[in-house]
Amino acid sequence: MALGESTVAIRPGKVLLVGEAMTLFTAEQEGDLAEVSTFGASVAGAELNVCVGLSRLGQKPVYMTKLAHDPAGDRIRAFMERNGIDTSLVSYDDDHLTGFMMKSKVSHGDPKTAYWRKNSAASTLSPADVDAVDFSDISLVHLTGILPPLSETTLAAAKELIAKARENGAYVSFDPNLRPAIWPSLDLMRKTLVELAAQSDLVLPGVGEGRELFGADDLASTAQAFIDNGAKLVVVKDGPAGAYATDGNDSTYVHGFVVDKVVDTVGCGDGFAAGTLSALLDGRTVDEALERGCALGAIQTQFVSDNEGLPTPEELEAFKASHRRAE
Ligand SMILES: O=C(O)C(=O)C[C@H](O)[C@H](O)CO
Repeated sequence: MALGESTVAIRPGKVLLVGEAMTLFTAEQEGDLAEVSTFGASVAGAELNVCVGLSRLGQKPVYMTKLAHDPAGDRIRAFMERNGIDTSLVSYDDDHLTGFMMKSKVSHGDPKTAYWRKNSAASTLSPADVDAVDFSDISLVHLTGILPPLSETTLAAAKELIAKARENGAYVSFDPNLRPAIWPSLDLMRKTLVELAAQSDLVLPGVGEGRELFGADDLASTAQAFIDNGAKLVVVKDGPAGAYATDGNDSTYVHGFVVDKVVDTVGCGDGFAAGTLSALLDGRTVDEALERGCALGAIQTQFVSDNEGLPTPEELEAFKASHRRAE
């Protein structure tokens, strides 16, 4: 069967994501973050963004993180509850603070971000937290490249998470999500992410990540590099144009959706991951998964927040019906 028409076998069960959530202050005027005078507050975090997308489309993802009992942590907790995300693996460490970040407002290009997350409560996540999880009813674990560089213990926790997921037969999906600014060195970033990608069933890179990690320079060579490294299925994001997937034998390309104006690009990759994973979990074909990924990525460009615009099934259908496809 052609790859685009095939489905991916994921056993029934819970979807687990682990990461750091932060309160996000988004500038309401363009310009230097040090000079802007008003900010809107929301909640960010790559894995949490994916949880929101999955939840809006009918899953009840479990999100493991650590917070502190402070206003940033309270905001995140309330946000999770409001968004139907399972909070049973949220724990507290009041010797640390909950992280936060700022994001600039731009009329074109990617916004600038600044982080206050060093020594945050989430950076104390450790392998012991992962070991406390019962993996027997977990169907899918989704990890990004943001958890490992937060601290030495989160690096070990990320490795433990993949090891435990594999040992227990859960499907592992991985988004490299490069954050060079928070890694101790680029060499460690490359080595770690290549190692984590090697143990993942599905990897969701962009071409830039293929270049950084393997020196690849286009969709096919990026995908092939991740396949040669050990992944079973690779989906490479091609920006607004669409997405390419291969299992090493066969490949498929799905065109994206055209939007009139991009408001904010942050969170698009997480939207893409949420759309792709939710379709695979629903038993949809690889082509349908890529299409849903592209739709959520495009929808996410229409919102300032990193996750507020993620659609319900009805909103997704309305978006698809009213937007033409890239060619
Ligand atoms: O930038 C980060 O580290 C975040 O996790 C915050 C954002 O929500 C994330 O970048 C979006 O992918």
